[in-house]
Amino acid sequence: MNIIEVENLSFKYKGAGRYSLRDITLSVKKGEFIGIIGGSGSGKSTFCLTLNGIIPHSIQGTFEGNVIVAGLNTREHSVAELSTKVGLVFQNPDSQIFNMTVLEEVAFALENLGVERDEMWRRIKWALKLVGLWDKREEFPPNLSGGEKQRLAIASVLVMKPEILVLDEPTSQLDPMGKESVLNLIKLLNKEEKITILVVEHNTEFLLENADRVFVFSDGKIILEGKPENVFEDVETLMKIGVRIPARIRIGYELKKKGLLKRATVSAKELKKALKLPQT
Ligand SMILES: Nc1ncnc2c1ncn2[C@@H]1O[C@H](COP(=O)(O)OP(=O)(O)OP(=O)(O)O)[C@@H](O)[C@H]1O
Repeated sequence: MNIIEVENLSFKYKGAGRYSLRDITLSVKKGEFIGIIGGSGSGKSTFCLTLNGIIPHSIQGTFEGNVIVAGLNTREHSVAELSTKVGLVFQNPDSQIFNMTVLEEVAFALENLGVERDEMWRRIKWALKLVGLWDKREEFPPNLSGGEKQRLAIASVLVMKPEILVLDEPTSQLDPMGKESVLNLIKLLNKEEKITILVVEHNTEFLLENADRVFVFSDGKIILEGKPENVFEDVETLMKIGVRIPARIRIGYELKKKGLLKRATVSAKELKKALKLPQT
C-alpha cells in the first residue's frame, strides 16, 4: 500500500523567479525507509514542507499537482490534521523546544489534540522511553546535549502517533555521538515501530546501509531514484551535483575505472578481494 503519493508536484515561492520543485511524481510504500540527497538549494527542504501541508497552507506560492499522505490530499486538510499523520523534524532542535521540562515539552504537543488523560500519559511515556529520555523527564531542555535535544524534538512529534516521519537534516548540527544516537533512533523507529521514514541526510554511508530507496534531488527535480546500491553506482552524476560519495564506493569507483571491478558498489568483502587484502 502506498502511504505517500505525489503527482506532478511543482512549487514556486511567492515572489521567486523560478520553481523550487518541478514536476515531481513519486510514491512511498507503508514502512519504507527513504533517504533524500542532493546538492544545496536542490529543493529537499521545500519537498519536506509539502508533506504535512505547511506548503501550500502556511507558505505562499504557486502550488501545482497533488500530495496525498495516508489517503489525505494535503490541499484539502489542515496542517494540524496532517500533523497527526506526518511528523516533521528540522535540523535545529533549539527552534522546536519551548517548555520548562522535557515532560512538558512532549505533553505540549498533545494539549490541543483533545487526547484523553490516560492515553496522553501512555503516549508520553512510550515516546520518552523510546527516545531514551524518560529518566531525564524533569530536566530543563536547554541543559540537554544536542543529540538529546534532537531526540526530544522527535519525541514531541511521536506522541501524535504519526505513520510517517520526515526528518530534514536531523543530525547536521550534532556532534558525532549525538549524530549516532539520532541515526540509531531513526533505524529503531522504522524497524521496530514500523514508521515510514523520509530523511534528508548527508551521511550517505548511513543511507547506503539502511535506506530501502534513495531519492536524488537536483534543481527541483528527482534525477535518480532507486535502491541505494543502484543510485550510488552513478558516482559521476552524484559528484557533479555535490553529493558526498560513501568511502567504500569511492574506492570501488577507482577500482572500476582501472577495470578491476565491474561495479563501484560492491561489498567490503569483494573490495578486499579486488585489492588483494586478507579477508578478516
Ligand atoms: N522562503 C523562500 N522564498 C523563496 N525562495 C526560497 C525559499 N526557501 C527556499 N527557496 C529557494 O528554493 C530553492 C530550494 O531550496 P531548498 O531549501 O528547498 O533546498 P535544499 O535542497 O533543502 O537546500 P539545502 O541543502 O541548502 O538546505 C532554492 O533555490 C532556494 O533559494
